[in-house]
Amino acid sequence: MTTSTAPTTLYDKVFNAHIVHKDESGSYLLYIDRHLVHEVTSPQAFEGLENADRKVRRPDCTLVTVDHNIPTVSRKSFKSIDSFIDQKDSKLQVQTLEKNVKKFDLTYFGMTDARQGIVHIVGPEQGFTLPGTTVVCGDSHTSTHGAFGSLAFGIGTSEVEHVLATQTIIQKKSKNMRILVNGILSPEITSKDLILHIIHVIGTAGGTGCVIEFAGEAIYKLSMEARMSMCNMAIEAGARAGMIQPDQITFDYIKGRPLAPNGEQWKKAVKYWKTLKSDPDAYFDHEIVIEAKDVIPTITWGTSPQDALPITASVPDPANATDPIQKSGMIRALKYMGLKSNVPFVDISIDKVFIGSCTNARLEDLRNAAKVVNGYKIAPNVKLALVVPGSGLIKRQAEKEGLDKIFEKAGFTWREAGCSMCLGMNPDILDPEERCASTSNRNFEGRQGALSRTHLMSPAMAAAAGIAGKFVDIRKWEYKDPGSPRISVEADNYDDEDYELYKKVQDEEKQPLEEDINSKELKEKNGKKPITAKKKPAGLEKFTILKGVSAILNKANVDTDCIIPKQFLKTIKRTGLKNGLFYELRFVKDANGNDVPTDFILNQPYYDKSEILVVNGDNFGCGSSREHAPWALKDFGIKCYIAPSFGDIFYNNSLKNGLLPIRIPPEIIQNKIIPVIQDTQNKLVVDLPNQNILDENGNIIVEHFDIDAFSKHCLINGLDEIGLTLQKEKYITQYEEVRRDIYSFLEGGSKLVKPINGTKKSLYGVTAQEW
Ligand SMILES: CC(C)[C@H](C(=O)O)[C@@H](O)C(=O)O
Ligand code: SF4
Repeated sequence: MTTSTAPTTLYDKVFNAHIVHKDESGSYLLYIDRHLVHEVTSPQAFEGLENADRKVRRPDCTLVTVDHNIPTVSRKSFKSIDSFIDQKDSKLQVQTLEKNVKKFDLTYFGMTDARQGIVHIVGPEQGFTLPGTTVVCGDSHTSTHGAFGSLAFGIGTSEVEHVLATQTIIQKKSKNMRILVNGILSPEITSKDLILHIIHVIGTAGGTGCVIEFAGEAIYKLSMEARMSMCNMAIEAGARAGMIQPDQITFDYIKGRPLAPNGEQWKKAVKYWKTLKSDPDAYFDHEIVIEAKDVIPTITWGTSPQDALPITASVPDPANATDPIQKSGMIRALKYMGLKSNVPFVDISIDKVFIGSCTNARLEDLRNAAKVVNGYKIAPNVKLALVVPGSGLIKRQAEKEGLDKIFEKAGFTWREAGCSMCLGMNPDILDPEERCASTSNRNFEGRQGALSRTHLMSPAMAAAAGIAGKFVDIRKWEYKDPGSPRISVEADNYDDEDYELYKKVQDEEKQPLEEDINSKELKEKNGKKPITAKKKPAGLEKFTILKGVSAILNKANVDTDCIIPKQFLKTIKRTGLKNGLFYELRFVKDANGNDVPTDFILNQPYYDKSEILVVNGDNFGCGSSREHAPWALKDFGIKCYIAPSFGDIFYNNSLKNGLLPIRIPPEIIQNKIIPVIQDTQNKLVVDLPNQNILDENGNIIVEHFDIDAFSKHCLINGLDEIGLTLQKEKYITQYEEVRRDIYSFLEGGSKLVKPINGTKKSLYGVTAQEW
């Protein structure tokens, strides 16, 4: 905790308040107040803890739920995870999570708990997410929580393990970027349109290395739900985090939530939270100004969130692109999306609708969508319109308001909470070449299923597309019922009936919950080896000088979904991912559904032994936080990658696995590195101690590349970061003592979770707009 009188930004304030220790190398150890955990990115982290005989340091700062893998069909007949989840690998991840929750004594909202939901919806809903806190989760959309003025960012699995063991994280200071949105948004324009517009303006690499503060009149007028949608997609702009200063709308949203402070602690908290704003003269490294009036309903046409345009536009023409990488990217995207240039967006018909995800599955989103479909019927060409609420509590409240009936009457399908078709780790996927109007956040190739075609948009626009069968300018929509759907003012979300149901299912589930993942039966069922405690942290191979076959990848914005698609994430191990690496680029299916290798560079003889990847395009490894991406590269044999820029989380994840990502300006890659290896099969030599790159004859190609001193030290010595941090135990304990006093309102955390009937305050009876 440091204090300074110089003008500081909101980000600097929250960052400074969490410094446990600063190294001579300039890297910081930050205290983490809130850690959210889900089933996909945690099994290997818990396994690491177990192997090293470590404990979860602060179970009270940890909250767990299950969201990515679970089916969204009705849970009325739910008996156990074992019988309910068909997909074996999904089942194993959920069961592994439940075993870990039990073993490490963590608070968990499982499938029988109405509070279960998408991790980024559950945290704020419960009041676990609070202003001024540091929030992390093994998930890139942790940026969502920045809507409360918290510093919230996604981490990889190694960092999940680090946080579980030490309640801290090693961080470098990011740059400050402010996006000022002047004026107010026009009617029918939502924060989803605004964030898509912003990403189009700054690009998916626009926020790289920065924490973005969203500011300005248009932002301060947004509800908390709308602010969360904005910050949620800050990661799609490449930023480490997105933040909005907390204000009365924030406080009103939090007040009365189950895990929020109350009484004297509430007053103390609000007093502190009111100080959380950038000082008038604070310095921002980058400043972008957006005029709210310029934003009109926006949708995406391509395979990156930056491929966004106003609904009034037409499909763009690659002939107009000047940059060759951009042009080839556009051609590939249009081919993949099955679109012809110059066709007006409003003439494009769709096959399916998805209203859901951590971006847009909150009550406000469902109300907006319901208002659009009210009184209409789904278009005959629309095969499925799925509505998946973000949490069980949202679902219940929506049902109390009759939204489910409005949707169902219109032919939409009403589901249980989860991530669902946002990435389709559960059975909710698109068939190949189906076109979807989706409220989610990523339109990457294969995101919603193999060869799926995703168009991102607001809930109202997606709902309207379902009715019209094609994209619609929502400003022209004729509402059959101009009034909002009925909004409940009931004070209680939990009633006795809910509690009885909850208890009954919990009792029935006791058996599987207590079943040990190492049990003979489960081993046989899943064909997996038991986890054996090695009692020793896994060390890394040392990285010094690497001379290796070097392959060139001419592609910008290679996202981690492309490096390893979702179907390979359903593992509880870090190894064996080689076959999934660049799966969609390396394989096509033959008539019998078998994988046939393409001529992708890493399939070619000689290059199939590559150890270095030279990426000729920005933003390699953007998107999801899946550490499976570096694991897959490592499994394939790649040890180092060179690119103009990297996705932030991917960059960190690589270092934690002993892999070296090197940032080199594009002109040097194109003019100095590529000529050495192209058509010659020359190897590159990467010398980490000297921080330079040579050809195989020892001639220097790049005199110097940057890497921070701490990461270099860890790579060269193959060090286990958790072990290093635990040597700083004294600083962590000191911080915790001071924190208990100054930020006493953070104590208790997830351990304040009560049985389901314990909360008497409605979570949804009051919304920000009504205050
Ligand atoms: C599974 C998880 C690692 C991933 C993420 O980090 O974002 C997922 O939530 C996604 O949206 O792709
Ligand atoms: S982006 Fe999609 S998959 Fe990822 S956490 Fe959000 S809802 Fe789940």
